Amino acid sequence: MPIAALSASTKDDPLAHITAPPVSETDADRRARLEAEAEAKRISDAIDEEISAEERAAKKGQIVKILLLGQSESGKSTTLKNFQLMHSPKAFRAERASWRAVIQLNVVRSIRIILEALAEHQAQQNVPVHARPTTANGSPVTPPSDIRLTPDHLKLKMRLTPLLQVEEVLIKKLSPAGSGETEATQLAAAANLTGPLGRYKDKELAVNSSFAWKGVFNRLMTNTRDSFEGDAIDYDSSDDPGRVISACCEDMIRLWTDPTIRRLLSEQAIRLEDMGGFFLDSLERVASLRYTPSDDDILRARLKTLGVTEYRFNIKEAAWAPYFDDVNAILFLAPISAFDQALAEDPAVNRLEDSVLLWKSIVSNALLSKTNIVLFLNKVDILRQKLESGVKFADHIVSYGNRPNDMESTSHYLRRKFAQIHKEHSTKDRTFYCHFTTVTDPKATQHILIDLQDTLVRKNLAQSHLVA
Ligand SMILES: Nc1nc2c(ncn2[C@@H]2O[C@H](COP(=O)(O)OP(=O)(O)OP(=O)(O)O)[C@@H](O)[C@H]2O)c(=O)[nH]1
Ligand SMILES: [Mg+2]
Repeated sequence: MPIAALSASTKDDPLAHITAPPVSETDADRRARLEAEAEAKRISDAIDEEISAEERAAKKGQIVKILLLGQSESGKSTTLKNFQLMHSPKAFRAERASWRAVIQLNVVRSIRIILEALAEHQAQQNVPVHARPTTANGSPVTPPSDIRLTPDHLKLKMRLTPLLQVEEVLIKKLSPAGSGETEATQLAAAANLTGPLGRYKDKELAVNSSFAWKGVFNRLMTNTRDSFEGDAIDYDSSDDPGRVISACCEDMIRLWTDPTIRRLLSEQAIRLEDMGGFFLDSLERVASLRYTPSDDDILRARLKTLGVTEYRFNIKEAAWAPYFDDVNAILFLAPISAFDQALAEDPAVNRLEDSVLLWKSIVSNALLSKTNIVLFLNKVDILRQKLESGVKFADHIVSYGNRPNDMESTSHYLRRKFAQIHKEHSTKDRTFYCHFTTVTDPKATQHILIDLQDTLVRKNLAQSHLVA
């Protein structure tokens, strides 16, 4: 804020003497104060923007309440981010500092998974041949790995260990400590490199959907010296996790691009590039000291939400009726790339099958019989990559039979499957709305969301005419 403007307003303002800067203010104090004021204004502008967008919509009678449903990691939060990016981009961008920390946590988590895979490999190698588990005919249960780690690999592993402390710092920063919400927040366990792989795979930091974690996080970011676009990233703070991360940048790149490590990961069936919050291909940018997340980065960031959707199996209970009372539409997300994966909470259940069953329970629910349901067959990009890299759809979805293992055929099959359930299990006649989506692609997603909103607004108007 220019100083001239500030002193001009001070003159006519009867309260000015209360808010006026202290006479003894030093240059540094003044700079800090002005930055704090500018920061406060930017945040307040962002809030105003959000409120006025809602007011405009309310005036036009265009508020449509949409409830997002789908299994964990289906893309609900990412879809919500797309809505926010469309309607209140300033508010979206005002949260970059928080998302930067989430992305850093995502990076560290990916590295931890690799380090654990290394440790697992070492542990296996250390088991003497005669002590290895065998089948009834005496052959080993898993053939011994021919991958040999070099001293360089082990040095790399040692040098990356400080990242595990960074993870703890980030988790602490992102957790609403003392908020009374901690019980709803699952903390990742303290790092333990010698543990078997899989111990941490299903543990993620999670935030409650009704809790403003970003607000808490931003308040934690004290001593702001550097800021941009309404955000507050303190790059120069000695406890900025970005420091250790950037110091480890080269080693992380070396680890991720090492052919032996890649082979080891594939031997253990770990496909980091298909997981949420994958940034290892952009380390040079993301792990740099002055890293600022782009819109795309924010859409790719992964932070688990605890909230309404967690209660999906109780949806039939009448107690849930109020939730749906004023909901104009349900947006159901099914991550169709998950055809070869199992649920984290139950490894015996195929994730695609789980989505299909959940879809069936939603469309057949009597409470929702009059609600419009829109289906997003999501993560099309990952599905394409998987099919192209040779993963066979029919190996996991037996009923697919010997149809071609390509996008056209699999997507057609899936769409028909979901449509059929919709038709057979809807208690009332209703339209089947279905889109193939990659909700991490903001441009493509916004087209679909605009189209969706138009449809729903039109539909609601039509319904209110009928009622009137
Ligand atoms: N490549 C790709 N990644 C996606 C897509 N949709 C979502 N993701 C990523 O998948 C991860 C999970 O998405 P979320 O939006 O957090 O999933 P969610 O449904 O909110 O999950 P919970 O909060 O656990 O219920 C995030 O890292 C997203 O960026 C997609 O279409 N393509
Ligand atoms: Mg979520």
